[in-house]
Amino acid sequence: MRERWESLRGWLLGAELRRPQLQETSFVHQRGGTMALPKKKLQGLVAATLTPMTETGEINFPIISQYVDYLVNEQGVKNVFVNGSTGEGLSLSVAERRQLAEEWVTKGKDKLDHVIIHVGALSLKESQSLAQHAAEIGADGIAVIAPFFFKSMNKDGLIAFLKEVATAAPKVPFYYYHIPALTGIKIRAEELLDGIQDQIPTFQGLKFSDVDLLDFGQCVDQNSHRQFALLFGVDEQLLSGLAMGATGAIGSTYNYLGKKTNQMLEAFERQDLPLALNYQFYIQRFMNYVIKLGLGVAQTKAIMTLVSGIQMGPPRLPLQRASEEFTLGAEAKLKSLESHCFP
Ligand SMILES: CC(=O)N[C@H](C=O)[C@@H](O)[C@H](O)[C@H](O)CO
Ligand SMILES: CC(=O)C(=O)O
Repeated sequence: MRERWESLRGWLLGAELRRPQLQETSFVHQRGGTMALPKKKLQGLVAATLTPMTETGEINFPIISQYVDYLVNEQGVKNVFVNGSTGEGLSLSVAERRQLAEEWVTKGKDKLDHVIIHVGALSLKESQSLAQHAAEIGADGIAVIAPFFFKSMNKDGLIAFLKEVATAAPKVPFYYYHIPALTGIKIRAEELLDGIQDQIPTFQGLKFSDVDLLDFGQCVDQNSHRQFALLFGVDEQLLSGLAMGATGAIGSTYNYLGKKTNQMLEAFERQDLPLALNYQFYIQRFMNYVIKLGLGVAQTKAIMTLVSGIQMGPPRLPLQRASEEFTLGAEAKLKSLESHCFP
């Protein structure tokens, strides 16, 4: 008994624990030569783009070019995630989704590093046709959300669905978009990832939008050789995601807090944790304020319009535009944070 405890204690004290190689992200993973190499690593921040709309509710396509320049030049964000939740992807028609994907790929050419297109839909056929289209226009990746109507789906069903979509774009890196609070699908990411590349050879990563750091940590731990992009998706808690080994982040706030968040990433990379935490707290002060007022896509559009000066317009029904009270409150909060000018 005593001996067992001694050896257990030896293990717990961790003499044998290896240091995970946090910075050595490698996306180069080929199996059977079926996979085209991603042209470059996906790392750092990815903005989940908003879909600008006119007052009459049509997509405002001419804005995209200005939007690309703003992200790159003002926010230092060179990756985008198009047609996701923030982009109201599930509220757009398939034709609109295609046209918008094309616009981002075209306008982002030579400016953006990665244009990832979310192609998830409830209909497998629609999802496949969007995946195929993303491949044709030269998107850098596709992402898929769980088809959330049948909430009792099991893991095998979900993986089979994802696999069929991935097969429609056999040379395009594939990302699973885990967002249980919106989909209601609680299948743990860690379980889904286990052996997934045997099923989906193009699998390249996960967008993890959940606060369950045990699940996220186990995704990282399972992939300690780091061939996958493990992208954290709860912006106001990103620092904890980084501590747990996130290789990057996708989120709505990187549209307008990209620069601040990049400063946090740099501090973290220099191992200046107190400074990184200060940046996180700065971001949290704003997020906490707007979350309490009620933060959704409509409100994110209002904030982005405010900060960037680019008109994002109203959301599409069933969402309703942000109230004036929200917008004024957000503006006042931003101003007060700026004038206290930390950091
Ligand atoms: C529910 C939702 O939209 N989550 C986004 C990403 O997945 C985040 O970027 C949040 O918008 C952000 O963290 C603010 O809460
Ligand atoms: C955050 C994100 O990835 C989305 O809104 O789709």
